Amino acid sequence: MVEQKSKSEAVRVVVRCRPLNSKERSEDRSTSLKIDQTTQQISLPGGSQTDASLSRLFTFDSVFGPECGQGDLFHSTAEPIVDAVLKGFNGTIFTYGQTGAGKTFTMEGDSISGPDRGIVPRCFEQIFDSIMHSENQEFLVRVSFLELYNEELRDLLARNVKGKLQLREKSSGDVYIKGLHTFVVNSIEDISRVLQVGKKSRTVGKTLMNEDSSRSHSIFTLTVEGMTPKSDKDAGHIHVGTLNLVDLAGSERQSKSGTTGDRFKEATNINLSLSALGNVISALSDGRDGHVPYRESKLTRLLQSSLGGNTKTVMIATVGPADYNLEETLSTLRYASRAKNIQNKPKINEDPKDAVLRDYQEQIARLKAQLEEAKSGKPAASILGELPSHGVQSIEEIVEQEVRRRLQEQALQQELQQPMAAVNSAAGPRADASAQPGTAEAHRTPASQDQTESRIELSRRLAVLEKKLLRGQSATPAGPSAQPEQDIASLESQLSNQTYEATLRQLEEAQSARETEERQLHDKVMALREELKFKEDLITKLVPAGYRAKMMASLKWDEGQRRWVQQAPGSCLDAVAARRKARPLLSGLAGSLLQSSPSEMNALLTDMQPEPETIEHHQANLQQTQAALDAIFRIAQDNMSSQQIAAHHGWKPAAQFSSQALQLA
Ligand SMILES: Nc1ncnc2c1ncn2[C@@H]1O[C@H](COP(=O)(O)OP(=O)(O)OP(=O)(O)O)[C@@H](O)[C@H]1O
Repeated sequence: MVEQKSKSEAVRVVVRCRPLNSKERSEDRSTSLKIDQTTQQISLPGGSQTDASLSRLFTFDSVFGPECGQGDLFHSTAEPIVDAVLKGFNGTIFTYGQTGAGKTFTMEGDSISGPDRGIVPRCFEQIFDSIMHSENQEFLVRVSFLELYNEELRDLLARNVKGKLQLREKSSGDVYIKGLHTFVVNSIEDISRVLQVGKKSRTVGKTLMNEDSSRSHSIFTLTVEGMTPKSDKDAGHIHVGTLNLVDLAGSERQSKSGTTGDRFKEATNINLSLSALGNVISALSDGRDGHVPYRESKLTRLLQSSLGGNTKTVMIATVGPADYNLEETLSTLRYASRAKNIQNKPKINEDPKDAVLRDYQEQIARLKAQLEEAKSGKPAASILGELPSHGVQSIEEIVEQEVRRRLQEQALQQELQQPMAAVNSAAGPRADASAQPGTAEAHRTPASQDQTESRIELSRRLAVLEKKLLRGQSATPAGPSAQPEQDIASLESQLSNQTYEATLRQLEEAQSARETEERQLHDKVMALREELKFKEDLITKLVPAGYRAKMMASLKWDEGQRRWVQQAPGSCLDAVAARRKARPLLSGLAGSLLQSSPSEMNALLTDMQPEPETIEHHQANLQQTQAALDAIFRIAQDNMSSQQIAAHHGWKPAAQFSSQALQLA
């Protein structure tokens, strides 16, 4: 990668105050927050004008009041960042604020296309608009979407959203997420669809402060690779800009948001990660080159390059206007005010080694050359090699596999039909006009059919790859595959439409089968847990503690036999491991006890006394307890509690035979 000289620039911090919402209006909430757009200041009542630490007057890069529209906010905050990303800088736009203060409204807006659309859809528009109006440049746009929920990373575009992803670090120190899906998009419609799919999977929930509260932090990432073509003066360069659109979950007071259960756990995790973010901001803003605690949480790891790194960053702090939230507003403003002091060193990422665009272009050049060869009648043996994988997936690739499979099927069918055609032609001229002597069809040999198929396959691949690359309006149209032969083009589109729908159907079916499987597994786990709990209750209530400990100490797990064996006298087991592993045996013991009368129980306990005689004797004991284990399963299925069973047998709990058991010690 070409090293750029980079100068420091501060993180831009703006504040947006939303209007009073309908609930606040109906409760007649007052507001004393003052916003001055000429001085970019915001003030809260109270505080001290002389003591800066108690001041309630804050100055930011910009402040926006309740009347500020989504468009104005976008032009002033996000537009410059998107411009920079198109030139190869990294950019991050993130919202921070109390729950219900308007973070999601600011990022996404109320709709994807209306006047209240937020920063995210407007960024899409700006990116594709700029690409279309660029001159002689080629672009490749990829997206990913993830959420950080309860300190777990989830891929919002994966089939199994609940699968946990791992953070990894490159040797350069850059953080990345292993296995995160990335999709190539080539229109606003494409990218909006991806956003909608991801949004459906994002974790939201109702709290007293917000009907639709985001319970996770989310990051929508666009990677824009652009290529300036070679010229007499320039060798041509690839620049790669990454735009992170971050919607943080809201800071909240649990007493106010009324969270309990899952919501409470979420709130605790949200507040922990936001406080870790606060610690990073504090460490960076005090200007000293001390330790920055990025590793305190996954959120701070993810935002590492955006805060104190090589990214152009804007933070949008959102606040509510009502006085009953003044304390939270004050805390948001203090948090945001500290972030103003963070210095980043943005630089253009030029010619990185892992640019996908360069690879695509090399493939396109190779395919074009192969297509030329195929046209000139040379055998196209090399064309069916696999496309290199970049870890980038797209629906086109799924379609591509399907198209290839169908082409192979068609070729096979044609091959099977050939002997019949040969018989027909030997019998005389065919009625089918397309196969009249002298027509191309009649002269088509298996070899020329192969070549036609190769050409179709090459053209199709070329079209798939070229479709991924975007060009400005004034750029020259692509080579041969941009004007494919008519028959190939129509076959292509016909196959693509059919296979696209078929593939989608298959994906949906697979997804639903998987969900059923997951549900069944979950039910099974729950049933097993119940059973285990039942057995544990039995053991605790019926088997004396002293006896349990004694048994555990004298048994050993044999991995080869996969069962418990009486260990030779004198050897000793690790007490903790033994306790864990002895559970199945103790369950069996409890089962035996349940099946026996009190006198039989005592006999059984005596029998199982770990005396140093024959190992066979103890193995017989184990078999006996194993049989009893089966019995306990039956009892568990009948859903009887341990007390019910004891009552059924007329027993008193463990105390009755504890004296016998303790003799074993
Ligand atoms: N500037 C605004 N103008 C009009 N309505 C707004 C504005 N900001 C927020 N709202 C409305 O307020 C409500 C709460 O906003 P939003 O969901 O964006 O809050 P949030 O900060 O993302 O909350 P959480 O952290 O709980 O997810 C929504 O109904 C939203 O439409």
